[in-house]
Order: sequence, then C-alpha cells, then structure tokens
Amino acid sequence: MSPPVILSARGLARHYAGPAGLVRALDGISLDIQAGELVGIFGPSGSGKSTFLMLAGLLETPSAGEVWLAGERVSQPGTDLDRLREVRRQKIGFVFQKANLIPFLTAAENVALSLELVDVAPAPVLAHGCRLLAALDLSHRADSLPARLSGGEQQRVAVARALANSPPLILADEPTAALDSVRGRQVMQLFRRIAASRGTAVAVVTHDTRSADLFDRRVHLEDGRLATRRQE
Ligand SMILES: Nc1ncnc2c1ncn2[C@@H]1O[C@H](COP(=O)(O)OP(=O)(O)OP(=O)(O)O)[C@@H](O)[C@H]1O
Repeated sequence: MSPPVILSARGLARHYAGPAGLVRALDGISLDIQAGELVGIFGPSGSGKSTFLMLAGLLETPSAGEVWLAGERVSQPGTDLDRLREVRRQKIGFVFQKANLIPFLTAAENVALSLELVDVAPAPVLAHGCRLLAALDLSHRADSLPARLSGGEQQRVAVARALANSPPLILADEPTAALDSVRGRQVMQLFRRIAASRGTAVAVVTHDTRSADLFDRRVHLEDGRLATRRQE
C-alpha cells in the first residue's frame, strides 16, 4: 500500500491584477506529495515557486483550485484566512532562507517557543526542544545563543523549530540559499532524514541543484505551470 498523500494541490491558480494586465503567477498546478516524500521544486525566477508555497502553506487562498491536507480539503477560493491560520499551525512547519532565530533565546528556547505560543507549559516544552535538537545532532548547541552558531547550525535549529509540533508537512523556501555547499547539503540531508524517519512530507523550493540527488522527486515550474519534460 502506498503512503498516504499529505499535500494535494488540485488545479491551483493565483492571478494578480498588474499594470499590464492579469499576472498568472500560478496557472493550474496539480501536485500530490506523500508521507515520507522529499520533493524539490525547481524553476526560473518568476515561475511561481513562492506563490505555490504561499498557497500550499495556507498563507493565501487560491484564485482557483483547492488545497487538501491529509485527506481534508482546507483551502479554496474565499476560504476564511483565520481558519487557515489554525490549520497551518497544527499541520505545517516552515523553513525560510534565513533562520530568523530570536537572538536573546538559546537554541533550545527558540525551538520551545513555538510550542509555548500554543499554551504548553514551559518546562516540558524546553525538554522537548532539547530532545529535538539531539535528534538533529545539535544537543551540544542547545544552550548556545544564535550568534554563537554557524549559519548551517542556525538553519538546522530552524528546522528543529519547524518540527516542534510534529507537523505532517514541512515547506521550505530556499533553505540553503545563504549557505555554502557543504552546509547546504547538510541541511538538505536533514530534510531527507526527517522525511524517511518521521514520515513527514517535505517540499523544498530551491535553485540549488547541488543536492538534487537527495530528492525523491523533482518538479519544475515554468510560467506558473508544471513543466512536463524538463527536469533539473
Ligand atoms: N503580490 C503580487 N502581485 C503581483 N504579481 C505578483 C505578486 N506575487 C507574485 N507575482 C508575480 O507572479 C509571478 C511568480 O512569482 P513568484 O514569486 O511565485 O516566482 P518565483 O518562482 O518564486 O520567483 P523567485 O525564484 O525569483 O523567487 C512573478 O511574475 C511575480 O512578479
């Protein structure tokens, strides 16, 4: 039996009114990502990658189409953004180009903070943060402030933070763009490991072809559509 589909984008479109007419940032994308699958989303600048993540991540609603998460339709044109916020908090972890850690909190506290915000008591949450960091080979950094960490370590803490409430889906937007090739690959390997060991569905938008071998699947966007033949 194949693993369950976690993210299902069905005919997703997002149009904007621009000065020169309608901009079809996304023009009807259908894509399923299964539990445990690491998918790379490639494409030239302006092809719609970030727009896809905004819609799949429930930060915006589509002009047309639907987003399903773990078998439930959660977003379509006109869906209430407040409701999406709640679903997003429970089901999706985000990793961005910059780690954006809070500078006066330790690595473990940064991870814990996202759970404290959802009203879990501080002590168990901190222990959970430490466990997560240990699972990502960062226990020796748990008490360090972000300024003491390398860029790669900061990004791995950001990945731990995204995992804090065990979301079934991780969405990452250019997570290795600010890292050198060695550290970039370590972060990508971390996603690989998380998908395999936790069954998390992971979608990574990237221009970085150096770690392309780590993906289960690579898709390529062009002009807001999935390109059928060309792959990185
Ligand atoms: N809020 C907006 N209003 C108008 N046009 C937009 C808006 N957001 C995106 N676009 C346009 O939609 C298209 C797709 O943009 P998007 O940012 O998704 O591309 P991208 O593939 O992520 O690019 P990059 O690799 O440069 O980040 C572009 O032509 C962009 O200018």
